[in-house]
Amino acid sequence: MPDPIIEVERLERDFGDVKAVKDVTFTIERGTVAGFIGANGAGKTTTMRMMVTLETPTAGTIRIGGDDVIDKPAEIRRRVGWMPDHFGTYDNVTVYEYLDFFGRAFGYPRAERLRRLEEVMDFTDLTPLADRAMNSLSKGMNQRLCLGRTLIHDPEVLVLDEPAAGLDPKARIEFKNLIRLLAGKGKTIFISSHILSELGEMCDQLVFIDNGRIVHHGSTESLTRQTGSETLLEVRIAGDPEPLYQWIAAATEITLADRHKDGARIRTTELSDEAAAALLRRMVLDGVAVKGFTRLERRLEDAFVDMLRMTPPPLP
Ligand SMILES: Nc1ncnc2c1ncn2[C@@H]1O[C@H](COP(=O)(O)OP(=O)(O)OP(=O)(O)O)[C@@H](O)[C@H]1O
Repeated sequence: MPDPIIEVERLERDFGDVKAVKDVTFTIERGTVAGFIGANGAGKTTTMRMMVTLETPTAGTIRIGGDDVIDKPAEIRRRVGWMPDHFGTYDNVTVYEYLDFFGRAFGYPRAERLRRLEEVMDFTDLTPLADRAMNSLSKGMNQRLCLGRTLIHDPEVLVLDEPAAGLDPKARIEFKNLIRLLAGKGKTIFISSHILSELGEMCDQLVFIDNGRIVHHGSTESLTRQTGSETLLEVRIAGDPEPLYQWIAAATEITLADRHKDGARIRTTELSDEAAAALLRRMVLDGVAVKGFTRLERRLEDAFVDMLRMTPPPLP
């Protein structure tokens, strides 16, 4: 049974002559982790800022939990947690003081504020850092703090602008785990990034924006699954890969996708498992020293490029 919690319809936003958001429509179901993907300047931040009542749409509507962002901004702010892409750090303010400040801003009575702070610090693993000055934290710790601040009022919906930008791999994994834990608690999470692989790991759904317009919306799985039209294989070679490249050049039904230091990725038309096994047998019989032969998922990057290629030009 569909249960949409974020409904964006024909959204537009102009800044003078700049049309930052041109025609954005999408719906996100409750409990989904949705990625919002687009290049720098595609319109992600502007769309998100309108979703969290910080920017007014030029046209179109946004409803969150059935409430319109223009008609019920206070209700939206209660329901939504916003993590901006840039946030200030303050000298001589500790992690605890920072979170406490936001707890006070929400006006919670003392006992409730303390309970919420403890819960958030525990969840984001900030308790051991409570007395650390904010400006002494690593980028990963800072992101956890900013996420913690976003969670103080226990919002149903989280809107996170490029939260994984600049994180090292370990911090990114920690962050991803926090997102999945929040999803497990039934939160709806809308996360932007211009790095596909970052979102592919975290999200159930992906919404692609290009030049102010939505160009695709679908499940992460449907995007990475191979299309019916082609198969991508990785071939790894023991020793010199040159004989493989020559073999590929001579084989009419195969094209080289790219070379790597010990082999190549190759493309063919759709192959059954039996046909792939026959291809491997032929390669080995022809003397190619194959040590690895794997059917690959289509990478999200490839899917995005294909999608932009297939998107018809906008109507005048
Ligand atoms: N306040 C503003 N005044 C004028 N132009 C703006 C304003 N905010 C955004 N823009 C323009 O709108 C377009 C979309 O910007 P936006 O920040 O929404 O993109 P983005 O997808 O979030 O990019 P990034 O990944 O770089 O943050 C850009 O051309 C940008 O220069």
